[in-house]
Amino acid sequence: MDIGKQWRHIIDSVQDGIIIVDEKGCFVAANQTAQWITGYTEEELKGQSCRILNCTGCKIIGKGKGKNWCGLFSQGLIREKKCLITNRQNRTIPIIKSATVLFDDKKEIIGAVETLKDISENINYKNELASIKRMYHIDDGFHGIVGRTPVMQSLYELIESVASQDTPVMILGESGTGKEMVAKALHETGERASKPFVKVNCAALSEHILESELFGHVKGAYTGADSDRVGRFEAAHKGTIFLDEIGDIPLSVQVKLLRVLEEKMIQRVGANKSIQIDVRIITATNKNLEQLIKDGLFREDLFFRINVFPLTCPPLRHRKDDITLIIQHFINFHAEKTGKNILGITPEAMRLMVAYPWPGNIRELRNSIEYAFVLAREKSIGPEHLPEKIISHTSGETGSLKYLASKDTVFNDPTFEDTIKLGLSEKEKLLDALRQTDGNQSRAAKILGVSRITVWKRIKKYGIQLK
Ligand SMILES: Nc1ncnc2c1ncn2[C@@H]1O[C@H](COP(=O)(O)OP(=O)(O)OP(=O)(O)O)[C@@H](O)[C@H]1O
Repeated sequence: MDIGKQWRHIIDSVQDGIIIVDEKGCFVAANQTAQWITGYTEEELKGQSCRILNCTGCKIIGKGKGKNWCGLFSQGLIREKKCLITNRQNRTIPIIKSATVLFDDKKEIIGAVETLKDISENINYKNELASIKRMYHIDDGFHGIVGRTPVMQSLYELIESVASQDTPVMILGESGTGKEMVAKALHETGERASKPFVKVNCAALSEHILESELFGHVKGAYTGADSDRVGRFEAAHKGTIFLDEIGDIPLSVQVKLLRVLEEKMIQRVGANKSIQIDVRIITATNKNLEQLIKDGLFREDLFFRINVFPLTCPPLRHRKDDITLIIQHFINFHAEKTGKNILGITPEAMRLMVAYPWPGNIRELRNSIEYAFVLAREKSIGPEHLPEKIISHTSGETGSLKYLASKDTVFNDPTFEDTIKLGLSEKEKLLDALRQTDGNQSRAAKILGVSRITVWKRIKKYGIQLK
């Protein structure tokens, strides 16, 4: 066989895309798979600059040839780099790229060979897997959001439904309920996942700074503007902009924002040229915007423009059944971060945590676990390691201890069971359950997740006298 004549068939049969460019970055050849991935035929590609693929992994210098053309030519090699290209149909394709520079006999650069692996299937697979895991309760998080209560399940479903559309979403909820996490989940689940996610905290910036932060400015637009600056809208092009604390933007900026949303064009401060932008807008607030509209502080037309699809993050006190899961999540997180061998929390500390109303929501809970990690020396977090406000909230309140006993779901949670196991011996657990149920063996069995017969046997085994 004359292998020399077979090379074309060989490279066309390879499952990865193969592209050859010359020393000026112009296409010379593309195998069958590369043509599928890019959407261009080899004839269309030949002679064209590789810029048309808009590859995010390329550092194009664009001045001449070889090292002056592209970073690859000075690097010599790129190994399995995750990047994005834009195909002929203007779709963004995630790929893994490797590239090697080609030299002639005199060691002069004559071009490069690149291999492209389309990984969009893997990304879809990842999303599907996450969805299946959630369906079967295998996973404890949705894009890092922990919670399994029905109210959270419906929130995940709504996120999934609206993520793939460009509908403006407004996320409502108290501080610390996870609004930013929801915004990120929306971005990550949608089509723009591979493009930028840009957050702007509207409350943290003064009127002028906010305007130039959002829309950018040109040199000389005002004192101190000594160079052109790209605004966050431009930075988020093709991706998502997340405007946090939207209720805090001044009326003057609201007018401009409304125009941008309607015209999909921005104008840098001080410029007379408009720039087209394509961004998805997500907003969040913990304020009552309807009240702000009544008070003349928020424009009604802007409200209707951004509040097309509202999503609400429930406060933690409305989903107490998630507390055990979230506590365990942060214990795992801090154990890994600090290297401390803390594995759980004692039932008494857990009761205090469940009884506390969490005005600062999950952020406050996360901080309390971090606080406990500083003090705890043993395997479990006890009441003595918790912040004073959590202990003093429940002191004298016997009812709060009963709360947990009345919530079967908490006890059915395997995480909570593990926590109890870590903190107490079998006898102590039994005594604890009997105390909570005033000696009722059936209810104690339910709390412990065992049969009534087992409770009865353990009472005998430990010689417990029931009054
Ligand atoms: N469901 C959740 N699962 C895990 N962690 C969470 C969850 N919700 C919030 N958190 C944690 O709480 C912190 C605060 O969340 P986030 O910033 O998303 O809240 P927010 O509602 O945007 O708050 P704010 O209104 O104050 O900006 C996060 O850093 C994260 O650690």
